[in-house]
Amino acid sequence: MDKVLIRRLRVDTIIGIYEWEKQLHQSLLLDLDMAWDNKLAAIHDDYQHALCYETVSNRLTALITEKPIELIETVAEMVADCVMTEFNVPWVRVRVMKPGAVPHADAVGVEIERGQ
Ligand SMILES: Nc1nc2c(c(=O)[nH]1)N=C([C@H](O)[C@@H](O)CO)CN2
Repeated sequence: MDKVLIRRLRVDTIIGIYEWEKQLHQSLLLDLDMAWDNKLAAIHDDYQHALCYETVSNRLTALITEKPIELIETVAEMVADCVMTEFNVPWVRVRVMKPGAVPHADAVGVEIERGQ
């Protein structure tokens, strides 16, 4: 299966369950694996057939920063739903990491797969 990848997309937003977390921005790091047939774009060397990782990254940043969110699980579901419905991606793996959330852990996070 072909894929388009996004690695360590940093999104600074209001995220968390505690009151203090609602007063500041924290970083999330996103990894996406998006199923996409890359052959057409490659054969024709044509951007029109490509899934644009730049457009997806910009859209996801806007989506996640729209309003405060409590759980990184919610972020993961929003991201998966967005890429499937708005970009016609049939299958996606989304990992959302929250660096610095737990002392002595580099990061904590969740990972989901949606679609087929
Ligand atoms: N499974 C989750 N556990 C926790 C989350 C979360 O989003 N998903 N969030 C928090 C707090 O916001 C934490 O990040 C503060 O350090 C705790 N557990």
